[in-house]
Amino acid sequence: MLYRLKTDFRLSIITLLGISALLGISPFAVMRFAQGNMLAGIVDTTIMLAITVGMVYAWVTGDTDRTGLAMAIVACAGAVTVGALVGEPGLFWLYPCLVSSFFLTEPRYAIFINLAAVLALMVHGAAFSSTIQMWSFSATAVVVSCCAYVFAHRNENQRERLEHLATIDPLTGVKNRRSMDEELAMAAASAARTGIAYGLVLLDIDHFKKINDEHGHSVGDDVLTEMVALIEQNIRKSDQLFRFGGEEFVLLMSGVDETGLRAVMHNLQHIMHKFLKHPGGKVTASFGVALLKNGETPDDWLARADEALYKAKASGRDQIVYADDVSAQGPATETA
Ligand SMILES: Nc1nc2c(ncn2[C@@H]2O[C@H](COP(=O)(O)OP(=O)(O)OP(=O)(O)O)[C@@H](O)[C@H]2O)c(=O)[nH]1
Repeated sequence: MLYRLKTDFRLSIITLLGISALLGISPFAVMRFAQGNMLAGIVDTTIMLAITVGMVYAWVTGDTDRTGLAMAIVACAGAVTVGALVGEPGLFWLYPCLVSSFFLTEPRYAIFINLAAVLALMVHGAAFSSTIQMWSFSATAVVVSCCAYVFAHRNENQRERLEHLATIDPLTGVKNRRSMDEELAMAAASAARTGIAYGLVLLDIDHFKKINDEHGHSVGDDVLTEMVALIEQNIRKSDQLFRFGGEEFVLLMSGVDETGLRAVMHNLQHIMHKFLKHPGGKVTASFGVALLKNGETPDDWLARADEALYKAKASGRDQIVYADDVSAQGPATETA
């Protein structure tokens, strides 16, 4: 539970604002019933029920986009209704709702919801004691919305930047190991649910240390970026390449059978032989390949690919070795 709150920004906002709203509104709901203002009490209770349903729905389904949008609409519509029913004292509720809209949903929806809320109160008019008060309220509500928009927009940009930095390898531009762990877990879950076949390739450049030592680190860097570009040009859009570490990469392919996997690997090795070079000659790589087995964990799947890669290195490098499951027909090892 804590992990989800830490990793899912919108779910944490929905939960935090939801609980704050429940704590903030409930005394007023009780007070309104006690004062005999049944309608306002029912509106408060309905808002609290809607917020509770929204929070439960977001936790159960993980659909925080729709829940956030619905909660922003409910909160603003509720604040407008309370304002229209109880007049001036109810108007203040709109301010926190205008701010939270930007955290619950996308800015373009939040702007629309906020403007609609302010306009609805202005058109109704009865909540205000004078025209001046109406315009003052509307102007301050718009200013609050603008400030919240700027803050939420900057916050969103910085969050995206941090997310990018945390998941992308800066040298090659492909996703890093952290993203790979998530994608492998998602692939295993998707295979269990839909039966889609997934293939995994562990790729390691041969004698890369020698390239660095003899030609310099920047040449080594160029080899890494050129190899990534070459692979990305020759795989499907749905395939994903990750930097596992150093000169080791992982290629995750979906919807592949054994024949397809062999064809892709044969093509990749051929392309690398033809185009991947450094000042001292050809650059080769060793490959360990494994198809995901039924019910297999990502760790076991990766371990089988790693074992196959180890065999490829041990039997002379520049080879493709298929893990046990793929080797049912034909030779397990393809030598260049
Ligand atoms: N240029 C460059 N080198 C890197 C980078 N990351 C790791 N390396 C180097 O990659 C080399 C990996 O060397 P080893 O693990 O011995 O592997 P290898 O020389 O390819 O040997 P085999 O894998 O057994 O064929 C080390 O010298 C690392 O310093 C990087 O981002 N850029």
